Amino acid sequence: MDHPSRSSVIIIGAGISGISAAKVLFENGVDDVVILEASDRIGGRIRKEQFGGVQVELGAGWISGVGGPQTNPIWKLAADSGLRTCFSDYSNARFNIYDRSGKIFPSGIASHKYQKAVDSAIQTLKVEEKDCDEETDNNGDSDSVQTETTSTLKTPIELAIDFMLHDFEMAEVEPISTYVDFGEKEFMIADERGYDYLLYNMGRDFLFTLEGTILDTRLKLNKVVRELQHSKNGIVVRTEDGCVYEANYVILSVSIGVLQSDLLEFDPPLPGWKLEAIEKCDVMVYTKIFLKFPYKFWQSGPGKEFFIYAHERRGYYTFWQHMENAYPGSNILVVTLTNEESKRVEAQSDEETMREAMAVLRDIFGPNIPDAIDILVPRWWNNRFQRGSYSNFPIIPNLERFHNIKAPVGRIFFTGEHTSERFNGYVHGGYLSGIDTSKALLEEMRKDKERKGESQTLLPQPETVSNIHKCDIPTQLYLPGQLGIPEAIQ
Ligand SMILES: Cc1cc2nc3c(=O)[nH]c(=O)nc-3n(C[C@H](O)[C@H](O)[C@H](O)COP(=O)(O)OP(=O)(O)OC[C@H]3O[C@@H](n4cnc5c(N)ncnc54)[C@H](O)[C@@H]3O)c2cc1C
Repeated sequence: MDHPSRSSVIIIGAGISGISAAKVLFENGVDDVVILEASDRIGGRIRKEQFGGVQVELGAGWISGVGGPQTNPIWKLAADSGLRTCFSDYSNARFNIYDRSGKIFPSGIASHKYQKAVDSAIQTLKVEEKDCDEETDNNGDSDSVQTETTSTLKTPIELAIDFMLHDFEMAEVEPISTYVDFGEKEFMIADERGYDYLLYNMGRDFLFTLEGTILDTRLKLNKVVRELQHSKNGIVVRTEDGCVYEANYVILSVSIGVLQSDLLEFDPPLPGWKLEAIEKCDVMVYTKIFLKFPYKFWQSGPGKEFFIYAHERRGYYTFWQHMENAYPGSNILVVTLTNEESKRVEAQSDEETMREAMAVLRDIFGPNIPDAIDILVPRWWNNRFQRGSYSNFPIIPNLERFHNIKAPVGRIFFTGEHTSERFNGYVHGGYLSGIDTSKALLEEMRKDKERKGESQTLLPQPETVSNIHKCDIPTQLYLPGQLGIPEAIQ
């Protein structure tokens, strides 16, 4: 396939937002697009891996927000692709809270504590809303509003419930748009083709594919962008391996964590308002640790999919799930850690993590359970192409800052879950943001064309850059369910 040395658009990142952005451009006749992806696969934070005989999802695992007044677009894509899903009923988790001696808290106590925590969280939210209104009236910064601190929570069961309510964003407390618009149900992807099959399915509408493989040289894998040199005339993008690409516009879909890191250099630097908005955005780290056992020793009947460990340290191996509903007979447990616990575990060896997790399981199930035979610990925080799991805006966001995160800088258009005002943090947020950003860019291109007159080319040749060379990229492959697992990204 022949490419002009200067494309209309370079999309940086082939996660769901990058791919949905590309789809909109292609559908609108802009097909001289180059997609530069740092890793050796598409999907970004949607990523499967073979573990313990099944495909597990290291990143996004659920379609969150189903059964409501509107249809979640990811639910529709999954249905169109025939992706197998499995309903997750979190509501029972509160009845499976274990203390450190392996006793389950009586359901009356658990329910009472749970309701108290929900009421208190709703109360806190109301106060926040009021304070925020006052702050906004005073042109203040709503960040000074504090959420309930864990210092007011004392007992292990209270800490465990707090973790469930907040780190799992339970719908009953927070008016999260995802649940309000799309419904409160969550479905786990339980399909050997993986969650990323959705991206492949989307991509094959506009990328050249053959026998389940994307063979389109406009998608370039293993291209780590390091520098964006931008001017009013266009953009030059340099990659770590010394390649140079040139375009009229860039859609930048890297995560907020990457924007906060020093992986990308902008020349000239991004303006202060943009840098401030990026810097102030909170990044959540969320880690699913998978453990494979020789046999099942936990209960797996109705209402037992999730269980909780109440420890005096908040978030210490708190939230557990067995995978029997998704993959019967897989003998896999998953424990979810967040933020500081995630970072702590990322920094230690997997053997140490297995030792800690086994000690917790022996507290719960007794000393005679078998050792895990394998462990998988994703490292989203230390992955330089992610630097965290997803953006975490306050429930009542600072709208100006939000707008600034999304706003283009010259010819650089920003996209990704962190730019989705209503659905940040979710797969559907990424998907919808890619569509929105491409629509905004198409509008800008249309205006630009109008300004220059139909007869002229879209843009003059850049004065800023010389000696642009075209990188001859070998054909890139993406084999859903066949490629095997990429090496851990540094
Ligand atoms: C552990 C975990 C669990 C999650 N669970 C859920 C869930 O259950 N449900 C849900 O809806 N959402 C979940 N999410 C969030 C969801 O995965 C993300 O919101 C969504 O996938 C983000 O898509 P994106 O396109 O914005 O970003 P990404 O998927 O991060 O795409 C950005 C791409 O840019 C690439 N890139 C980065 N730097 C460069 C560079 N310098 N040059 C070139 N390319 C670069 C990256 O490799 C990546 O492929 C979870 C995320 C994680 C990590």
